[in-house]
Amino acid sequence: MITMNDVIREGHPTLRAVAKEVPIPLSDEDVALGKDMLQFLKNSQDPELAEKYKLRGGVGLAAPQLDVSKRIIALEIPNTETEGADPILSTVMYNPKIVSHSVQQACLDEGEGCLSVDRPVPGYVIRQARITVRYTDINGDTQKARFKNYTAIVVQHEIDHLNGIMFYDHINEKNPFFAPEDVLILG
Ligand SMILES: O=CN(O)CCNC(=O)c1cccc(Cl)c1Cl
Ligand code: NI
Repeated sequence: MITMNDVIREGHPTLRAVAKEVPIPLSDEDVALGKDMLQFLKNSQDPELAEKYKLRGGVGLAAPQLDVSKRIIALEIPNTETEGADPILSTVMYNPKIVSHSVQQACLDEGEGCLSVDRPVPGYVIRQARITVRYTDINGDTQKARFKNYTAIVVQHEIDHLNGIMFYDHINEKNPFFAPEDVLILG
């Protein structure tokens, strides 16, 4: 199973590398890695397992964070509205590509965190409010999906990892909580 020991931290060069596309059809190894990444996220959101294995909670994970420079991301976004409800998004994306996005931008009012960053970095991380992503799913099928608000932000955080971009690269240095007036600030 993946644990925090497998997660590389800022300063490791792989976090700043551009990851390579994975061959399609997917190799057994890449399918297995995707499944392990998704399981890590589920484990990290389970209070007992997170405590037992000292896992930091995450809603997304990118293969470069495991020192695997491949274009693979996993997303496990829970539905916090209703206890025990199905997750909003639970998927593995191979070779994800943002094919279009809104002009409208958005950010999370509480900012973002990263398993590869062992320190809080406060500030608004300005991203696209809505995105359309094309990717290959774990069954090898090509998907095209639209995401908005929180989910869109998480997907962008993960795709950034595939391009060597860290969330704090988007924070305004002079005024971390600066947001142009038409930016959606999501609570
Ligand atoms: O790359 C993935 N991680 O570093 C996992 C830990 N961070 C999060 O779950 C997280 C937390 C807040 C906002 C966003 Cl957008 C994300 Cl992604
Ligand atoms: Ni991250």
